[in-house]
Amino acid sequence: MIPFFFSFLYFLKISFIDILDIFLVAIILFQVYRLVYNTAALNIFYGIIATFVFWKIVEAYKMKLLSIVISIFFKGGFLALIILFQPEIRKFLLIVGSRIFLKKFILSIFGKLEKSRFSVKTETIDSVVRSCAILSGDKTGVLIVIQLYQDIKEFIQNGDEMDAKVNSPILESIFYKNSPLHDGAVIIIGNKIVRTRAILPVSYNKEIPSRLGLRHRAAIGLSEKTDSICLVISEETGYISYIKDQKRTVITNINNLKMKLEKDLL
Ligand SMILES: Nc1ncnc2c1ncn2[C@@H]1O[C@H](COP(=O)(O)OP(=O)(O)OP(=O)(O)O)[C@@H](O)[C@H]1O
Repeated sequence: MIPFFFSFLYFLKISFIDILDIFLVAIILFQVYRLVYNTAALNIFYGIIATFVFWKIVEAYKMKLLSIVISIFFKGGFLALIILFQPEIRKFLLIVGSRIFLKKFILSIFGKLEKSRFSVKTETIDSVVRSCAILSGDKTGVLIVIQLYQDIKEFIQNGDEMDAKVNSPILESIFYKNSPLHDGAVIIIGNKIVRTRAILPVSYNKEIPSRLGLRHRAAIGLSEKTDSICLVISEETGYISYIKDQKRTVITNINNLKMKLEKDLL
C-alpha cells in the first residue's frame, strides 16, 4: 500500500530514478548558479533556463515548428555557451583541477582536513596581526594577500619578487607611504612574502559600495577568482577588512583578525 503522501507520485508515475535525476540536475544548476553569481554571465544563465523551460512547454503542447527552431538553437548553441561561459568554466576547472583542492576534498572526506597548502606558523599570523594593528592605527593603506589552496600566480600581474620571512617590521616598512614598495599588494605564501607591488584583478561588481575604492575592489576581485584571503586597511579610515570568498568583514577587534586567520590557516 502506497502511503497517502506518495500517492500523487504514483499518479504522476514518478519513479525513484526520476527523483534522483531531478535532485542531481538541481545540484548541478545550483553549482552553476553559484559560479556565475555576481558575474555578467548570470543573466545568460537565467536566459538559458527560461528558454529551456519555454522549449519544454512548446514540446508539451506539440508545437512542432517552434520546437524544432528552439532545439536547433540549443544544439548549435553548445559551442557558443562554452565561449560565453569561458571564464566561469575556466574557474571551475581550475578549482576542480587544483591538486590542492582535490587534496582538501579527499582529506575532508576522511575527516583529516588539512587547512592550508603550505603550513603556516602561528608566529606568521602573529606578525600579520601585529603589523595590521600598527598600520591600521597609522591609517596606512594596506593590501595583503594570503594564498590558500588555489595557486594565484596567474591572477597577479607585475610586482617584484621577494623571498623574505613574514615579520612585522618588514610588512610595516613595505607599506609606509614613502616606501618604494608600498603600492599594490603584498603576496604571502606559507610563511614568506613572495611578492610586493602586485596588481590584482579589479572587481566590477555593482553591489560594492561606491565609497570603497580600487584597493578594496582589487581584493574582492581576487577573491572572486580564487580562495585566497585578502586583508585591506583603508588609508581614509584605518578600518581593516577581511575579504574571503567575495565576502568583506570589517574587523572591529584585532583579536577577531587573529581568530579568523587562525581558523582559515592553521
Ligand atoms: N588592481 C590593484 N591591485 C593592487 N593594488 C591596487 C590596485 N588598484 C589600486 N591598488 C592600490 O590601492 C591604492 C588606491 O586605493 P584607493 O584609494 O582607490 O582605494 P580604497 O579602496 O578607497 O582604499 P582607501 O580607503 O585606502 O582609500 C593604490 O595606490 C594601490 O596601492
